[in-house]
Amino acid sequence: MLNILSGTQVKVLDRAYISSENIESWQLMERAANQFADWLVQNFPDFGREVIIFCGPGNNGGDGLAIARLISETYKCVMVVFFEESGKCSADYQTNWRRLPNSVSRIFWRDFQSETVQNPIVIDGIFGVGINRPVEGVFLEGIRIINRMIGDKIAIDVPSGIPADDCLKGEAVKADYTVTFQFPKLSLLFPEHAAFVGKMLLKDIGIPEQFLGGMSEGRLYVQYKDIPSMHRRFNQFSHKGDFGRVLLIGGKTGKVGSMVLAAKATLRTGSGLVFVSVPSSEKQILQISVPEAMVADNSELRDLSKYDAIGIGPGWGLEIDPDYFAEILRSVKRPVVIDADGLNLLAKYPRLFDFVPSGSILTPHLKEFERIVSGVACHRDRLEKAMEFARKHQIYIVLKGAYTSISCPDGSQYFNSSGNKFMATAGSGDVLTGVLSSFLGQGYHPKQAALCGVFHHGMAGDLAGAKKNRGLIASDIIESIPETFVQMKLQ
Ligand SMILES: NC(=O)C1=CN([C@@H]2O[C@H](COP(=O)(O)OP(=O)(O)OC[C@H]3O[C@@H](n4cnc5c(N)ncnc54)[C@H](O)[C@@H]3O)[C@@H](O)[C@H]2O)[C@H](O)CC1
Ligand SMILES: [K+]
Repeated sequence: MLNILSGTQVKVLDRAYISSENIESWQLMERAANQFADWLVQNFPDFGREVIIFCGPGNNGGDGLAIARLISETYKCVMVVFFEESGKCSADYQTNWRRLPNSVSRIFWRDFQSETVQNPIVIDGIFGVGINRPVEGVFLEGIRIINRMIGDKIAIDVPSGIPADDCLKGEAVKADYTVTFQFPKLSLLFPEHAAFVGKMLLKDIGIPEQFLGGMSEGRLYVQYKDIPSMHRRFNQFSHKGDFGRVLLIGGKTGKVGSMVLAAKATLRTGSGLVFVSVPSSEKQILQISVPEAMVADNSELRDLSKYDAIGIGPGWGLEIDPDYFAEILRSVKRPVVIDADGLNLLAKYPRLFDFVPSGSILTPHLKEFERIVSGVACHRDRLEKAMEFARKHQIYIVLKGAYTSISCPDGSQYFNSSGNKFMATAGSGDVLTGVLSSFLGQGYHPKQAALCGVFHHGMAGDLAGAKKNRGLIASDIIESIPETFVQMKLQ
């Protein structure tokens, strides 16, 4: 897993690494520029296109100059747009300015005429993680020029204007891609910044984690390679009891589809036995839609101890008696998954939180979360509040969206890297409830269930999205769940 750092931490880390390895800081910049240039050449192979690189006065601009040199023999026309005399810029900027070959044209920002270039590749190197105040003056003009241009826009490290660990106040470059170095920066993961960051790509510049020392704040970025080792393994003697008995509760009239989706997802994630509690009028629909599931009648709800995991809330309705909900929570005595109306009921009757078993996994989307904790200004606040909440109630908060965050009672906070925009579709959350309940039922620790569940759900969405694009529906995610296990070679 990768640590997620703040702007200040990145700079401290860079310095620690440079001094211990006895390298010059321009050499680290050269690695970053090489990574960027390689990615650019591979992904934008039309070398006849003009490349315009905007270079601010700091090391982000220095990266831009180094990139200009590295790609100058590949692309036919490379131009640098600068804002300050080189002598007023950072030392590594100056080094790279001197090393610019003659084939790279240089133009002062005020003289640059954006109308004269057709469909260029625009590279934003105005500011990186060193930004320390809202942008104004000439640099703001630069940001506006980039945003007015038509072409592919790629930000170096962070889109200029976005603070590395806080919410944007003011304007910033709207990039299609952000190629960030070594560690994801927290603010690149905020939903408010999606239109600025575009697609985020991570490039390793060879700084080992050990240089982080005590700087890690427990914010970690979860990638594909982190997941297989978190899984429980089963063998040929495993029987359906080992894979867990899961009960799902929800699905009022008109919303029983949510239980159908959750039940199918639970089964596809590997649960041995799935029981579903829905109103009597909906039982038949459920049995016909998911013959593998069993319908739990009220007598079966009296003894909840026989279930290995319980998922509550999708399509449940807000008319549920809070005392009934409290009774369920009180009698479960093991972590549960709570979603949708289960969360809305908690928001409506906050006293119910006292009964939520510790270790439970709550899966709000942004609106549901804001119903629970009011007064959220931006994602930074949300993340802090989710953390506080997870600690206070000893539960896991899975805050859904791009880079779903998982806030844990031990103070750690994880960010998921799988998933895509096509998953913002009806029923996608019900599928996640099923996946999480299934892993809990298979005996996973709630933290492992949450990390694996969120990753597999996103990965299934990626596999389905590759085929279905914007036509993706929640059932497609369910159908792709088995492929996630096959690809990870899990047994
Ligand atoms: N390991 C890495 O991540 C590496 C990153 N590199 C690149 O270096 C930048 C960070 O460079 P730095 O010089 O610290 O910051 P900036 O380029 O963002 O420059 C800021 C510069 O401008 C001043 N400033 C800050 N805010 C404003 C403002 N609103 N208006 C005007 N001026 C402002 C500030 O005082 C600085 O002097 C990082 O993002 C990477 O792109 C290296 O390549 C090495 C490896
Ligand atoms: K930038």
